[in-house]
Amino acid sequence: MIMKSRKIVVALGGNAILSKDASAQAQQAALLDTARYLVEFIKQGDQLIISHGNGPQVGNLLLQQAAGSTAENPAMPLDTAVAMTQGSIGYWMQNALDQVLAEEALSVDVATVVTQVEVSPDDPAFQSPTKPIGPFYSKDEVETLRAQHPDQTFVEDAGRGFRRVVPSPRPIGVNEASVVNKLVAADIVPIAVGGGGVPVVREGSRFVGCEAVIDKDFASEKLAELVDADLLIVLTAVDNIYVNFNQPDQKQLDQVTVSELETYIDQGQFAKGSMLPKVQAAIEFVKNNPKGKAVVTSLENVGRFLSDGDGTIISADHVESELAKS
Ligand SMILES: Nc1ncnc2c1ncn2[C@@H]1O[C@H](COP(=O)(O)OP(=O)(O)O)[C@@H](O)[C@H]1O
Ligand SMILES: NC(=O)OP(=O)(O)O
Repeated sequence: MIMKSRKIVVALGGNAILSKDASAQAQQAALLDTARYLVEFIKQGDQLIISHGNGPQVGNLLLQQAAGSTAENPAMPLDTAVAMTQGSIGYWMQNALDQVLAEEALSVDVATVVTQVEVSPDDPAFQSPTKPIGPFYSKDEVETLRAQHPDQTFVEDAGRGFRRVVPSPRPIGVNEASVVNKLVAADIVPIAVGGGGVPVVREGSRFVGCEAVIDKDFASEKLAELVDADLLIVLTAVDNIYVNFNQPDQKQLDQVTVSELETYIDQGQFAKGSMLPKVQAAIEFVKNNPKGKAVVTSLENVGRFLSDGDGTIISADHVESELAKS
């Protein structure tokens, strides 16, 4: 068995799968492009563990379920819808990777793991939904939806319109972590914790699904800890994290420590629900795994990350001071 140089958990953001066109064909085309970037890691000898989001897809699926539901053919609950999107996106991703690996004459197996992620039933997130799912609505549309569905919550999303939000508890464990570790040990590329993982709570000796969508950045962080990854790479739409983002004095962060990022969080530099969870996941990973590093960059920048280390690289404070001494 070949020893892989680095173990890397890669979390794929929304634009890796879905931009505007929600058809299966368009999402598969986007994932084929994504696979071409990811295979660069494999060509370099890295062991990948891939995770992905599902916010738009799971919201769309709930709407499809509700539209066709009857007493005999009821709509599925949210935990099951998350599992369904893990399956569909995992199938697309696996198929795209298989194609690119074959084109590159690389003999590497890929396997999607339906992953359950444990959350606490007491997580305060259950009382306060924050995770946007599905499509955007206008103000008029959302007023109609609020009247039709008083049990659902809709909020304005960063000036881009209104979206349904659902509870997003923090992951406390990944039930299939040992399966993922076994796949990694066999040089297989696992696709796991898709859509943040199916949210489950422990009830005695069993796990029961719950109505939530876990943030895939936090679930990927938890998985990265449990597989003892060297790197957690969060791929999103920007090449770097910035301070004063979108302001004339915007500053790109290249190498940054946990303390520096915590200062920027206190200054409110990172938008809630977009960059903040990525920064928090990166901090958590390097705090719990000080030899590891977290990276936030874009898919398009993967080549430059691999060749020159471009992107925002987050290290534990003591690693930075050791680097400064050498
Ligand atoms: N300080 C910041 N630096 C960089 N990007 C930021 C910052 N604050 C907010 N953002 C926005 O956060 C986005 C990433 O969040 P989001 O789109 O939710 O991620 P995902 O790729 O997981 O779907 C970036 O594309 C950018 O528009
Ligand atoms: N589950 C999740 O975090 O999905 P998105 O990244 O698509 O919001």
